[in-house]
Parts: sequence; structure tokens; C-alpha cells
Amino acid sequence: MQPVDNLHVLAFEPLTPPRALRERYPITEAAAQTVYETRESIKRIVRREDQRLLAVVGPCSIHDTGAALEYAGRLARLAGEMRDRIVIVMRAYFEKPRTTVGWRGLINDPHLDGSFDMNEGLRRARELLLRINDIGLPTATEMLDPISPQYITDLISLTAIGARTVESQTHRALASGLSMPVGYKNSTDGNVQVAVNAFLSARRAHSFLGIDQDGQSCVVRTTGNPDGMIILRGSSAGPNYDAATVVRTEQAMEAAGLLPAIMIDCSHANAGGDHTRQPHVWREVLRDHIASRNAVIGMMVESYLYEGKQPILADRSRLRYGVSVTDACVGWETTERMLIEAYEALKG
Ligand SMILES: O=C[C@H](O)[C@H](O)COP(=O)(O)O
Ligand SMILES: C=C(OP(=O)(O)O)C(=O)O
Repeated sequence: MQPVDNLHVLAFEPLTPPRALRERYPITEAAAQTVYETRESIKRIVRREDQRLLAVVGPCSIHDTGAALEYAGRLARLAGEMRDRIVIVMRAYFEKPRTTVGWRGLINDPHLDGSFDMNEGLRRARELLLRINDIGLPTATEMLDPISPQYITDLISLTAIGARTVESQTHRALASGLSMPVGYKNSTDGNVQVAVNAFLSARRAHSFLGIDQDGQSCVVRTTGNPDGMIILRGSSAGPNYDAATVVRTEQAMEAAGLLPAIMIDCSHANAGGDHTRQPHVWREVLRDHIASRNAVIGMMVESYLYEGKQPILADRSRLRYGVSVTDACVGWETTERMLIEAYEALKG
């Protein structure tokens, strides 16, 4: 008989069950409080019952947990000082979708060398999330996979479904079971309706293939997730944070029976891939949308300790500390300045 199965599979390697990792790094009371309060705040913000700005700020991806923790310490201080006007959530992105190929993030490849030690990646991600939430700073992430959430979602306050997966049935079903609000991004070619469709779909109950806390493969049955927003991230045709697109997005959400709530991603195609444009986008959004209290309830920024990005070198010891290895970020001083500007603009 000719071999017909698993022709392109090299190996099946077991994964630590989620429960084992959660027992090793149990959520603390302080971290649970951070998560609970932030999720509730975000729900109120998207329902427009809370006028504070939602700011999702942090590295494009985390590759060095030490640097991420230093960043978190700085951001936690600002988040505490600004909490009366801004709800600051740190980007803690561990799974990267790629246009073609490239490093896939800390959960997938924690040693940055193609060894894909995912048990270690999940461990590092959970330990870091716990430490960040423990100091009172909430976290946001993109979810790419229906298995990994069971390891970390108790420590996540906001999830994004990205531009490359927003039309995927698996991701919509996954979002329908998540415990936190979800932001659905427009597609890379600028289609906003697919994000609205994703939100509509995720509000309904679904069943999908996943795992339980013991790592047992199972049918995950969900109730549907009512809390969400659309994230405008620009497209291959250019930025899409202009008033006309915001109005069209509001109308599309209303037509679908959704409460309009929009976040502007100041990075990605809204900055034309140029991190130095993020402060400009930030200011324009503050001036044109936030000040008028329309449906724009939040902004996203890719920011790290130091600006720019660097290639992943074969000699990992030569990587520059606190610099992104995926999209270029604004540095800390710029980030602080942007947040202070927003805080001032939100006065009164
Ligand atoms: O946010 C990160 C990137 O924009 C996304 O992962 C795609 O990256 P790539 O186009 O470099 O693959
Ligand atoms: C990949 C990201 O965004 P997008 O899906 O908008 O490209 C991201 O925010 O890291």
C-alpha cells in the first residue's frame, strides 16, 4: 500500500497541559483584580458609559521578557497616574501572523532560532503576563491559535483578531468563547465589513475544536461574546482613520445592530509602516475624533524601550536590548510624550 497520510509531518510532540502551567504560575488575587477591573472598564468604554480613552500601547512583539518587564514597570507608573482619563493596556503579543514567513513570536519560537520550543514559549508568556498583571498593568494580545488561549487567557484583558485572520471561521468561533472584549481589525486590503461580520459572528454561540485544561482535545462550545470593537489599522490602499471611514464604520456597525465602538491603530498601515509617523496619527486622532467624542474610543501604538527595529541575528547575544525584532516601534520618550499629550487633551 502506498503511504497516504502525514506525508509532510515530521513529528507529533506532546504539550504540557494548560492546568499544569496554571498550577505552576497560578493567577494571584492582585492579577485577577487587574484583569477583572480592566475588562469591566473596557466593556463600559465600548458601551460609551465610561468616557475614558482606551490606549493599547506596547511592543509589536515580545522576544525578551526582561526588557518587556522593564517596559511594563514604566508603563504601569503612567497608567496609574493617568487612570482618571486613560485606561492604559500593554500590548503583550506572543504570536505573530506573517505576510509570508518570519519569526512567529515568543510562544511559537521562544529561542528565536526555528526550534519552536512551544512548551517553553507558553511558560515564558504565562510567567510574564502574571508578573505584569501583578503590578497592576493589564495586557492585550492577538490570538492566532485555538489551543494557546487555554494557557494564558485568564491574564488577558483585551484580545485582537488581526487583519490576516479576521475572516477565518476558526478565529471567529474562538472569539465567541473568549472572556474579554475583542477588537476585530479591518483586513489588510481595507475591508471593514469583514471585521463587522467577524464581530457579528462572534456574538453568536459556536462550537469548535480545541483543548480543555487537561489538554484533552475536545469540542469547545461557546455562548458568544457580546463585547467588542472594530479596529481600523489602515490598508494596502493607505490610512483609514479619516472622518469618512470612521462614519462609514459607525454606520456599518449600526446597520448590523452593533453598538459603534472603534479603535484606531496608529501603527501598521495607518502609519504607512513608518513608526515615526505614529505620533502624528495619534495627534490627528486626538484632534479629529477623541475631542468630538464620536465612536472612536481608543488608540493603539507600537512602542518599546528604544525606537526602531532590528533583524534577528544568528548570534542572539548581539541583539540590542529593548528594540523590536518585528515592526519598528516608537521609543519610550516618545510614548510618554504621546500619552501626556492625550492626558492633557482629555482635560475637562
Ligand atoms: O504587527 C506585525 C506585523 O505587521 C505582522 O506580523 C506582519 O508582519 P510581516 O509583514 O513582517 O510578516
Ligand atoms: C499583526 C498586527 O496587526 P495587523 O493584524 O493589523 O497587521 C499586530 O497588531 O501585531
